[in-house]
Amino acid sequence: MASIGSPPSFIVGATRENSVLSHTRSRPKFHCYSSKERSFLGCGGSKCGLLKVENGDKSKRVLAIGKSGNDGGDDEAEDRIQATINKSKKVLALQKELLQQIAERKELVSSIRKSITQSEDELIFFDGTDKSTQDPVISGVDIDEQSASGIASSRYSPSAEVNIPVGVEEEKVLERKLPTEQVPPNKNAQEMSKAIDSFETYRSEKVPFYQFKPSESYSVKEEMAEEVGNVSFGDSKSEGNGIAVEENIGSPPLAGVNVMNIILVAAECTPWSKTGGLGDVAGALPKALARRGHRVMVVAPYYGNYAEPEHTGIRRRYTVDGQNMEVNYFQAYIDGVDFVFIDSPVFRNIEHNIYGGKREDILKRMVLFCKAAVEVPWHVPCGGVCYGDGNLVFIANDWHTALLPVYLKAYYRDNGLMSFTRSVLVIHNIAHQGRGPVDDFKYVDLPGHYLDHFKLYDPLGGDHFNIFAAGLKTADRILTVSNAYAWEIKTQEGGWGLDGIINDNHWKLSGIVNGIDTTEWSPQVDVHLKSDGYTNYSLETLHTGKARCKAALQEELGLPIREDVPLIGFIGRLDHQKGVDLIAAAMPWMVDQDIQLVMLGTGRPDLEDMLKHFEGQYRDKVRGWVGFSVKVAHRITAGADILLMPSRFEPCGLNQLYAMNYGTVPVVHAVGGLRDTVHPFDPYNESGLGWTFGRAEADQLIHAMGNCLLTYREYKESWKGIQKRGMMQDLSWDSAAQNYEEVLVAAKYQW
Ligand SMILES: Nc1ncnc2c1ncn2[C@@H]1O[C@H](COP(=O)(O)OP(=O)(O)O[C@H]2O[C@H](CO)[C@@H](O)[C@H](O)[C@H]2O)[C@@H](O)[C@H]1O
Repeated sequence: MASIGSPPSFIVGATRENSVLSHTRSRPKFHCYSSKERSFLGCGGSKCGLLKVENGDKSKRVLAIGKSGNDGGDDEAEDRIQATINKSKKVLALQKELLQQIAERKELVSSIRKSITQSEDELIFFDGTDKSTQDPVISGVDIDEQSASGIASSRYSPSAEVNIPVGVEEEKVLERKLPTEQVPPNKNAQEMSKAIDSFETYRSEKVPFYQFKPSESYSVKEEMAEEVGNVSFGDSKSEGNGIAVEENIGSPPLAGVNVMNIILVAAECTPWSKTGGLGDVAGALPKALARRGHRVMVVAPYYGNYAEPEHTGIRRRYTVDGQNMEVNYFQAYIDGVDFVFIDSPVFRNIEHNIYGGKREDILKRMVLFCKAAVEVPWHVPCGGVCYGDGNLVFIANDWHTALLPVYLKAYYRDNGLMSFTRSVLVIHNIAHQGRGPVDDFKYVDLPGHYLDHFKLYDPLGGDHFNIFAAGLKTADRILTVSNAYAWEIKTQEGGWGLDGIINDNHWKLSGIVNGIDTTEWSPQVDVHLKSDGYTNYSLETLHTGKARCKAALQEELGLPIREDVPLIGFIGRLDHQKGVDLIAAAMPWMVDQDIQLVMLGTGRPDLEDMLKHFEGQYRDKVRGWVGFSVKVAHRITAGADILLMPSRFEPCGLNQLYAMNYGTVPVVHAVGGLRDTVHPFDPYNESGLGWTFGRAEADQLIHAMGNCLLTYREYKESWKGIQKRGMMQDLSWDSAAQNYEEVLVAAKYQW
């Protein structure tokens, strides 16, 4: 529309720099608003006097009420002016409200920051050590070179260098209760503040400490946009549509006031070490917890020469079975998480045999690992600042780290130390317990009365030594990886001898289904699908993408390349738990069908031989890949149509979750986490995610497989529906992390 020649006699406008009611500063050019803009602003005809004023190349919007082209006379003009003034007032009110919200949010963020910094501060000042000479955070000095003595009251010294006299903790507690001003000035205050500054820089350089949550942050602005149209606010940097985006304002952490320091301790952690699902959980759950705003660390053994972690300069010595052993600490900060690795010759080069060796040697490794891990929050600075022992929760995993809750109690909390630290023990598999003769107690270096925690009567072997038992008793909370498994371990059948202890401690037990790391295990981004004929795919490209992956897998395995043949996969440890023998029992029926079967696994030598044997016997249909290959596991998950999991028991199971995320349909024994996550297909309602069978028996497996194959062949639309429902689930760690947080909070407030 042509611009109107004469300038308006009166301008009411909102500019970014000045107030809503203003005059433009320089001579503007004018445009009429388009009809869309006019209707948005609440005026109708083409002759209304609303003008858009352009000033240079920066478009500034004003509401110009002019006489030009006005046929309606003065009254109408008055009305318009009044309406515009009213609208402007509304804009002002909204703007004020928004600014107030921004100020409140800023205040909240800074108060949380302050409280965290303060608690870090307290932890470091009050942890009982003389930081001027000892704190590696400040001095960066090798602790080995510093004076040390054991815990005064106990001969059970976790490390050779701990120097925390009993009684200091009590002082700490008192001091913590003082208002900040009354805290006695510390001679290290300046250095401390430097350390905290460097910590802040470290955080902000890598990942914003408080994650931005668009949905919350935008909602107010979107509301405003609807209300007022093209008006800019405050000191926004945004020009675009005129709606300000306050760049400096992040949302408060998702965890809100529950933000805490969390240290997950595990014997394996992907991508550095993995023998099974525990490694996956240790690699992914901490990142999800960090996304919620917690400060999170993972502690794992240093099995090899890893690329990312760097030596922290910290060394310590621990006594294990009378032997003085030195450990070195390595650290890397990745995706918001501090990964700390404990290096010792006993861990070196055993990543393929983490749980291997003589019973006593495995036990001693775990003793060393737990002794060193429980002290990490004091000794290992991450971003310049140690985690400290206040507002801290450890997450220990399985029997390998079940000594950690015991050490936390026996060495520290029983002595009035680490009073604000809690531990949660996660059961990934209760069948492995760290059993041995009662005499093994001598290796764990604990006061005599602790023996009772370890001693368990077994109908087969009588009294024995059981590490898991002691961990379950001493942890503040017990978690397991699905609800069904939480129930099963209370039974004689599922508790593997620990059901009595679990029942005694049922009040502290809960179940949370694992999530999956969607940056690793999604067909859209999977790095193992980028070559050799494989391809990434999504829900939209499922049909073509999965077909390509299937063909690539058939080619890689040397199977006939056929799109119509159902390709069945199995991935897992070859042992009693995973029900491989059920597949063996069903094999004659299977090979009678027009199917292809690929099995990937390592484990019991007899079952490995069995895999090879089947491959040799049915070369046109069966492949038995004996070995541990993450790449092949991903490719089977993508290329197979069906994933078979006949596990006798399965605490959670990750492969069925991965499978569903890739549009691969699971057929599972309805037990533990498999029962929680694979809802059976219901053809009448077209609902469900796969097939389940009730008992771990070959004929039940055959029955379920039969129905599955029938649907695959005859009911293509139902099949696609199952695939889609599987892929559309939110299987990420985010909601599981929220549930973990609730358990951690419960532990924190338990006395
Ligand atoms: N040969 C091979 N090559 C490559 N990759 C292989 C492999 N064999 C197994 N894997 C991988 O290892 C992981 C195994 O996951 P599972 O959940 O089956 O674990 P697992 O029984 O070890 O763990 C326990 O802990 C987890 C985590 O809590 C629980 O889900 C589970 O029920 C419980 O038994 C998967 O990522 C799988 O792909």
